[in-house]
Amino acid sequence: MGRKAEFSEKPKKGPGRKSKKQKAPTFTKSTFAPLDKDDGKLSHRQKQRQAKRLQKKVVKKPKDKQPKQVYNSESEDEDVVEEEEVMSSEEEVVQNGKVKGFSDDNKAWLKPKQKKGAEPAALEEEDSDEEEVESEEGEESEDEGKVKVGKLFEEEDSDDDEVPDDNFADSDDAEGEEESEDDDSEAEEEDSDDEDDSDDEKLPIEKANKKLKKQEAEEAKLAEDEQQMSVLNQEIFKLPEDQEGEEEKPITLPEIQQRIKDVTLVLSDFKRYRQEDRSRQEYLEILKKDLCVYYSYNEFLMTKLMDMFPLTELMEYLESSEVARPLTIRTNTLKTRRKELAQALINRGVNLDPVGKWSKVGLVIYSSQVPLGATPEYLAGHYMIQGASSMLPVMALAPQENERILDMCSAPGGKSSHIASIMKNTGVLFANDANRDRIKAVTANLHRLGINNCIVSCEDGCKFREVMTGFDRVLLDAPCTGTGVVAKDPSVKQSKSDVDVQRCYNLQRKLLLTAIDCLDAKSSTGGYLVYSTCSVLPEENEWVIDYALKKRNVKLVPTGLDFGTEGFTKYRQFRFHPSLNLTRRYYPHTHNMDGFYVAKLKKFSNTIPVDNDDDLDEVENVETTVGSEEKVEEEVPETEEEAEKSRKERKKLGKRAGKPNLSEAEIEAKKKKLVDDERKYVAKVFEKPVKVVKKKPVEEKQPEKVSENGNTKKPFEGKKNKKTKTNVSETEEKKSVEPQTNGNAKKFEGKKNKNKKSLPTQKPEETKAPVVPQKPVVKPSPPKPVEKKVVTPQSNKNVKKFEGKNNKNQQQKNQNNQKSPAKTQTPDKKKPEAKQVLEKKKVEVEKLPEKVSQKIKAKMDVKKGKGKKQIGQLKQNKKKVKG
Ligand SMILES: C[S@@+](CC[C@H](N)C(=O)[O-])C[C@H]1O[C@@H](n2cnc3c(N)ncnc32)[C@H](O)[C@@H]1O
Repeated sequence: MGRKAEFSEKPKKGPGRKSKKQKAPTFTKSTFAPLDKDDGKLSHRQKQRQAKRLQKKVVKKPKDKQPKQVYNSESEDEDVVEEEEVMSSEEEVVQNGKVKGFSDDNKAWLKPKQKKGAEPAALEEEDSDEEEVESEEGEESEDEGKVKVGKLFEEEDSDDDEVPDDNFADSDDAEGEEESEDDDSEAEEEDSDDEDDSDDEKLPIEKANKKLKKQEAEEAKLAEDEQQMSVLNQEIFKLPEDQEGEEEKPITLPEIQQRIKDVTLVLSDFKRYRQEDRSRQEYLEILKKDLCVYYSYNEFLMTKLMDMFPLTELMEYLESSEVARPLTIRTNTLKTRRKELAQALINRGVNLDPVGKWSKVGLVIYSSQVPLGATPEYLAGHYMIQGASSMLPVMALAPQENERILDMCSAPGGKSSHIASIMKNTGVLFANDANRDRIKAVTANLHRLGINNCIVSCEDGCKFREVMTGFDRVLLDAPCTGTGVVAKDPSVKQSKSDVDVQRCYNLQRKLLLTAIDCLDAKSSTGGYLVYSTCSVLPEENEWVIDYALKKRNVKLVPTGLDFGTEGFTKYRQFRFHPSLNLTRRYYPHTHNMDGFYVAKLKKFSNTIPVDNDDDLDEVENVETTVGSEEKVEEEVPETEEEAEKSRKERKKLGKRAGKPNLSEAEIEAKKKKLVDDERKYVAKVFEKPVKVVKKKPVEEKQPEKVSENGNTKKPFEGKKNKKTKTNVSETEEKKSVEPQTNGNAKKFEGKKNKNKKSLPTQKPEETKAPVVPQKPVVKPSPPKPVEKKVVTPQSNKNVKKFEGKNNKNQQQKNQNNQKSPAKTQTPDKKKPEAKQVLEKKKVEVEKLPEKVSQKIKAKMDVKKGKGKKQIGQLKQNKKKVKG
């Protein structure tokens, strides 16, 4: 078979290179017999093509009649003509009617079919190796020959430039049609050939690649269909039976994953897949549990997320929250330009890109050979390491040069420095934060970035209106639960609870009202406020804004950010103001950013609505009532423990901080009242210390004992009024300050230190009654351990935030104590009794062998909270007794 078969019989064919190289083989009639059958099965598409070719042939008839002229040319038609020539000797075969359904006009078109062995020559004229292979294949079998013919047919067609490349659209049709495998392959080949009608220039490997891709696409489609079929045919998922009393079977992670898929499927078409006796709620419950286990969330947070997102989106959100967001940096335009910075970093082996069209200063870092927090560029302040989402609030704020702007919660200064750089170091920026430790980072960053229009302060934001108002713009990047940044801090998934959310939105509301009050509605350039959080919970976002809309003369305006999802106007049973759709939400799964929320408000009047008398005492009440109206479940603590916890939280929050005022007159009145209160308080607090210190200076050294028993120190530590300083003698000041110089005590520099001076005053009052005879035991009482004890809890962030409120409560308590000394004496009477018992025990213990007694005493002292020094004293006493 093939060209070798009847090589000698064949007359020389045309002058084309192909024919020179190798001659077309001769085919017997039998070789074509099967082909004819196939022709009868031509697909619709093939028929269409044939029809087109037929038309063209008709047009080209004159050419056919003068083949010789064409023969001599090197035109594109050469091959076609060549084929015609090849076929001329075998015309019988074709004309014997084996190719059905074609007129004589199609002869020329049909010729290629017979050019089985010629195919390789036609196609691969320059590739002699391939020619050989093809020819060998041609010899193998008749069947293969069939295929070859088919291929040739296709390839010839495609080579024929007269055939328009109409196959792009056809390729899909071909898939849809029921064709034999051969037909399919033909179609593929045709498609690929036609797609590259320019194809002649393509390498065979490229062609093969195209074919492969098509095959893959088809396989993928088949697989998909198969999957769908199997889904339809599969057993309907059944919820596990309630097995009361029985232990739950352990379930593996892959099983959970599978169950998540199954339940999701059921919920996607509940009517169809549900079990008759099971409710949607039951499915949701089991899904929630599985998701909690699979993604390591607590049920509280998972419930919130399930409330927020539709099921499919929820899965996307959870998945993308598992992946850390790309590291981004912001160019400090005060010192360099993004292009220059990028170049400098690239030179250091950093692989980066612009963060997106929306920012002119952001760069996303894919990889780096150097630590980005220590490059010379970083140290020189050319950039700030900052999440992409952190740039959004400042962009929304749109600071202007020469404005007066407040960043109410600024630490560690990412957004502050961004604002300052947009202001080009003009105007004044106030960077405030309540956390004294974090504020250091603000100062450091501002220095590094070369910012010199900024005043850094450390005040409770809720009270900032008492510090300063009249700002052109305010940024409130509020403290929050951080539910949007679980990829950064996965502990959030487990640690956040209802109470945390409540605490956050209470604080956020207070801060927001204060921030609005700090704004000047009459500002010629601004009067704008931007509120942002890195939480995705509506309670901390839309709900807070909605509250402010009701309480102040503000309205929502567009953020100016051209991407982001609209804020919620509906969420569960809540209905927020419709303008909340102007706010923007950002999610990891949609924006490849941390979860974030941005709202922009415009203050349109400086007056505060009268009916909104939100003395912040009431703010909490309002919250509770609002919450109880709309959100009963979440406000009511479920267990006793929770109730206790929330009570404690509320205590921490205090009730008196940051009172907003109703009118200017009232502002004045309330300020006066506050000042008066403080004065009264100051006077009362410092009356006694002075007296007592003079009378019983020795007993000042007994604070430890007092604090151990009654913790009476605490109230005084909270008092921070600077005026106290003047009332205390220098010696006392030293005594009280010294112990604070260690560790945490540093945090209480300033106001608190001054207050410490008042400590001795109350100590004597309480130590007046010590009946315990063993004075030496009590005498040395070093203040350090006591100070530590008291200081540690105050170093806690939350406590710090609410120092002010606590102070006031404490002040009142102190006042009450002072007014009714009987109250304070009552516990004192009991305390000595207890001490007596202890001392008796100590004496008994002393009688024991020395080693044992020492140990026991040490333990007893530890229990009492005394330091090691006391053990030493005990030993001394013992020696004395022995002596
Ligand atoms: C989300 S962070 C601010 C991040 C900052 N805007 C930035 O871009 O770098 C929230 C900040 O609010 C501060 N904060 C918490 N309670 C506050 C209060 N009552 N007054 C002022 N700041 C407070 C926290 O110390 C924390 O630094």
